[in-house]
Amino acid sequence: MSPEQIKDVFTKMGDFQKPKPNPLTRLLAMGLISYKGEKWAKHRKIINPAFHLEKLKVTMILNEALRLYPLAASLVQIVHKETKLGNLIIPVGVEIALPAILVHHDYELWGENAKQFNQERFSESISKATKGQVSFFPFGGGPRICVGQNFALVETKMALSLMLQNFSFETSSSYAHAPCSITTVQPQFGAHVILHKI
Ligand code: HEM
Repeated sequence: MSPEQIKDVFTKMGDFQKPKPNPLTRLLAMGLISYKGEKWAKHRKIINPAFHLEKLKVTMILNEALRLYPLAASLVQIVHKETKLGNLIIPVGVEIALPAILVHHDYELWGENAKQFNQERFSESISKATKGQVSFFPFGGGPRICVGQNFALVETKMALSLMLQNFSFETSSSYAHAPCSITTVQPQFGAHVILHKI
């Protein structure tokens, strides 16, 4: 095929169309709402406004969950050689804690509603939400950033997608919101959720 023909195939939208994506690709590309969307969205709309069809953006929701509840509440780095950090001279051996949980909840960085779950903060991008500052680091940062980051996010999205196709969720009245840090940040008394088959 000549470059001219290839150009035609790409550009003549009326003549050529993309094949229908297979369900898995569609699921990954569009997120949860692509699969049997109308049906489960209707159910979720009744139960939880966070799942309103028009608002549902899974990446935003995951980012906001990781902001409020970063698995690693604090990351530690040890100074290897005498280092200048801002206007401090830090000697060898000092441990520096990077308190993700405090930075992620900081009013100055995240605004008055810093403690509230609001996925809309991430509606554009992480860099917009953070105004380009390193104020969101659930996976660490720099060359030693979590190697499993993308895997973890895709896996979570796929698991959620599959669950949301079949169930609606409701917080149980026995749930007590008590996040605590035992190696990782976790719900102290478990996450009591009632699943309804749809
Ligand atoms: C939501 C899920 C996950 C979160 C929040 C997370 C978070 C983190 C964080 C904060 C670090 C940096 C630790 C530090 O600087 O002290 C890290 C490192 C690491 N993570 Fe993850 N992680 C997740 C999932 C995974 C998965 C699924 C894998 C493997 C498949 C993985 C493999 C690693 C490895 C190997 C490192 C060390 C990287 C290095 O030191 O060069 N993580 N992770």
